[in-house]
Amino acid sequence: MTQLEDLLAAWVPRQRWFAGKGLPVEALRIESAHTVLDRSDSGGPELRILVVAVSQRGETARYQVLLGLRPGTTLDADLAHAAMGVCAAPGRGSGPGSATVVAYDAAHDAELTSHLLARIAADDGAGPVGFRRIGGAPVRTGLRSIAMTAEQSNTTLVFGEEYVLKIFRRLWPGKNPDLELTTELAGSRHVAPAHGWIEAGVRADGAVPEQRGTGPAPAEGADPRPRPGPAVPTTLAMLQRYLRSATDGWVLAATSVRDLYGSPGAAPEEAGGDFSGEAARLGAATASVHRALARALPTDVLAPDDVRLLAAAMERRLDLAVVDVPELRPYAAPLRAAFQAFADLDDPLPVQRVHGDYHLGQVVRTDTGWILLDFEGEPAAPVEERRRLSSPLRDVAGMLRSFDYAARHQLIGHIDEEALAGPARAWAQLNRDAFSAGYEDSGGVAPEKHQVVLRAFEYDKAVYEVLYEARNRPAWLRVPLDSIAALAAG
Ligand SMILES: Nc1ncnc2c1ncn2[C@@H]1O[C@H](COP(=O)(O)OP(=O)(O)O)[C@@H](O)[C@H]1O
Ligand SMILES: O=P(O)(O)O[C@H]1O[C@H](CO)[C@@H](O[C@H]2O[C@H](CO)[C@@H](O)[C@H](O)[C@H]2O)[C@H](O)[C@H]1O
Repeated sequence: MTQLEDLLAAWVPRQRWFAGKGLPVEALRIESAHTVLDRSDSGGPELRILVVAVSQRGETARYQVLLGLRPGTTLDADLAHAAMGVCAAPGRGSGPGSATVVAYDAAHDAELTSHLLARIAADDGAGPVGFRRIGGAPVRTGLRSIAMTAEQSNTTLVFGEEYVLKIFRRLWPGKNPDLELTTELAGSRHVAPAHGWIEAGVRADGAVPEQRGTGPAPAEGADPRPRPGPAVPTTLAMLQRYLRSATDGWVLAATSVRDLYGSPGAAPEEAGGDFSGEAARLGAATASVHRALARALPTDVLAPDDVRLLAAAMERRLDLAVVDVPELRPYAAPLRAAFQAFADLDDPLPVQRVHGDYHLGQVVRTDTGWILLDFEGEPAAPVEERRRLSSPLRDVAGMLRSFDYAARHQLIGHIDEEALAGPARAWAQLNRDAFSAGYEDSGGVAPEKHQVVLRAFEYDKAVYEVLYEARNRPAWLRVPLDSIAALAAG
C-alpha cells in the first residue's frame, strides 16, 4: 500500500458514509485518481477525485473520496477537522527530499469545491471526468460551499443558497438512480430539479474466475477474487436546487411527538403540534410522485410465481439478519408467517419504479408543499436491485414504518417510558391513517385494502432497519425491534 492508501485505510472506515462498518477491512486500494485542479507548482492545493476499492469479507466495494492535498504538515484551523494525515506527495516519488503534503477531505474546502461547480456550469465533458449541466439555464458560479452536517449515507454540499451538490460515496457502476429518477420527474412540484451531474468511468467487479460445479477447473494458483470488469460511466455527484425553506419531515414529526409527550393526557390530534394534516398532504404528494413515475418509466404486473420469489427474497433477508442480529430470533416465526401469507396470496402485483428507501428523513416541507428527496433506494442494496420495479406499497410501508420510528425513538431512556407507550402508539396510528387516506384520496391504491402485501413490506423494511441500526446506531436497535415485537403481538 502507498502512504496515501495507508492514510485512507485508517480514515475511510471511520466515516459516517462508510457502508462496511463492523467488518474488518482486508485491503484498500486507490483504483483511479482524477486530477480536477493542480496548483502544486506554485505551492497551492490540489483536488483529486479518487475511486477507492475496499475489500471486506472477500467482496469489493468502491467509494468516492474528494482528496485535497496541501503542501506542508499542517492545515489551517478551519480545515484541521478534515485532515487524513501527512504523506509524501502522491505520484511524485517518496525518496528523500520529496514533497510532504497534508491529505484531507476536500468536501470541506470551499476553495476547491468551487471548481466542481464551475466545471458543471461550463458543461465540461471533455476529460475522463464529465461535468454536465442539464438544460439551457446557466448555473451560477463563485458560490462558497458548506458541507451539511446531517447524518447521511453520502455527503451534501450547499452552495450559497442556490444549489446542493450531493457527492455519492458508495459507487455502483452506471447512472445513479437518484439522478435517473430526479431527471425523469422534472416538472413534478414534489421534486427539486436537477441542474447537472459529475461522472467518470468506474470498474464493476467481473465474474469470479473459478467456476464451481460443472465448469472447467481453475488454473493452479489462479486468483480466486472477482476480476474488475470494464469501466462503466458512473454518476459521482448530482447538482440540485437548494430548497431554502425546507424543514426535514423527521424534524417536524419529532417535534410533534415531543409536543404530545409534553402534554400529559392529550390525544395526538388535540396536542398543539398535531402532524396529521401534514401526514395527509405527504400521502397525497407521495401518490402524485408515484403516478408521475408510472407515467415516465416502465410498469409491469408480477405474476403470482414472481410474487412468491419476492416473498422468498424477504425470507432470505430475514435469515441473514437473524445471523447478524440474534435479538431478532424470537420474532423470526411471525415474520416468516407474514412473508408466507404474501406468497400465498396468489394475486398479481402491479409494479413500477419507486423511491425505495422512503422515510421521514427523505422528505422536506417547503413553503410550496412536500418535496421528496434521495431516490437512490436502500444504500446497502446492490444497484440492480434498487433499479428493479417494485410495488408502490413498498414506499407506503416505508413511510408507515417511519411514523412508528418517530413515535418510538424518543421513548428510549425517557423517564416516563411506560406511561408514554400508549400516546406513542396513538400518535403513530393517527399519522399512519392520515398518510394512507391522503395517499388514497390522491389516486394511490387504498393501503388498507392490501393489508397482507403492506404487512410483508413493513416487516421486510423493519428487518432491514434492524440490520441498519445494529451496524450504524446500536443505541437505536430497540426502535425497529420493539416495532417488530408489537407487530408480531398484534
Ligand atoms: N435540495 C435540497 N435542499 C435542501 N435540503 C436538502 C436538499 N437535498 C437534501 N437536503 C437535506 O439533506 C439531507 C440528506 O439528503 P439525502 O439526499 O437524503 O442524502 P443521503 O442519501 O446522504 O441520506 C435531507 O434529509 C435534507 O434535509
Ligand atoms: O437516508 P438514508 O438514505 O441514509 O437512509 C438510511 O438511514 C436512515 C437513518 O438516517 C434510515 O432510516 C431509519 O431511521 C429514520 C430516522 O433517523 C427513520 O425515519 C426511518 O423510518 C428508518 O428507516 C434508513 O432506513 C437507511 O436506509
